[in-house]
Amino acid sequence: MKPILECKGLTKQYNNHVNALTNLNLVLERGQIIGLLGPNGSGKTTLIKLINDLLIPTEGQVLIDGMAPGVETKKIVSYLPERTYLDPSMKIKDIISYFSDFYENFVTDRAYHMMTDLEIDVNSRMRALSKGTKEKVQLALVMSRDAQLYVLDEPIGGVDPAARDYILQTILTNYNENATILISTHLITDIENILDRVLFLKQGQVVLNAAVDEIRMDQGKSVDALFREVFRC
Ligand SMILES: Nc1ncnc2c1ncn2[C@@H]1O[C@H](COP(=O)(O)OP(=O)(O)OP(=O)(O)O)[C@@H](O)[C@H]1O
Repeated sequence: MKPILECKGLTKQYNNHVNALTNLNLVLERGQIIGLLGPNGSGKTTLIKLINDLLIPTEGQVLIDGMAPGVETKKIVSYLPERTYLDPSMKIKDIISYFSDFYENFVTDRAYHMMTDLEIDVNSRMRALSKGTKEKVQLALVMSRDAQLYVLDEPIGGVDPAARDYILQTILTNYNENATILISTHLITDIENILDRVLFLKQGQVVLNAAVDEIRMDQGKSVDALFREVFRC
């Protein structure tokens, strides 16, 4: 089986000649939850946009299940962007039916189940929801697809700390174990218990790609402690 994600010599330079990613090489295997971690401006969102065909590499390649990002990869990648993109005038139940028409692998029952668990009224319109609740709705929709790769850009930034564990649990219980989840976040302490592996990005390059257990056993530290050490200002 091909790796779910492969980046080969991936470089992205924006028009202002900023090199957001430089010759990045990476292979991600299936069945893992991976934290994409790095300081502001390290290239996390750029990488995520390249995976989702929202940017074109300046050099190198992204391969998802062996394919370049495009129509076919969008069928197997479920993407949570950093900003709300849902129509504010729509009711949640209408968005659910829109998603179920649009994505073959959307599991409508799962979406309703998650909204109930999260105590979200499906008759509400998006614009009437708080920022954190909007995030919960979007995440529930993204996790309601039977995808092979989930790419979540800052999924819990706006969610209150009490609800974060619940949301993370929701992620864990709603995905197929052969799938891979790539999560970009600054909330390392909140998320590190669910991660199998972490990638540290620094100035557009991967400076660490390690299993969380290895970090704990070999270095005797939490991921958060290691991050603070590596990226101390
Ligand atoms: N549209 C753009 N045009 C020009 N430069 C950009 C653009 N988007 C990002 N950059 C630059 O690319 C670099 C990487 O940015 P990116 O948004 O990928 O980082 P990030 O790790 O996601 O940051 P943060 O944690 O702050 O969200 C930064 O130097 C940023 O200023």
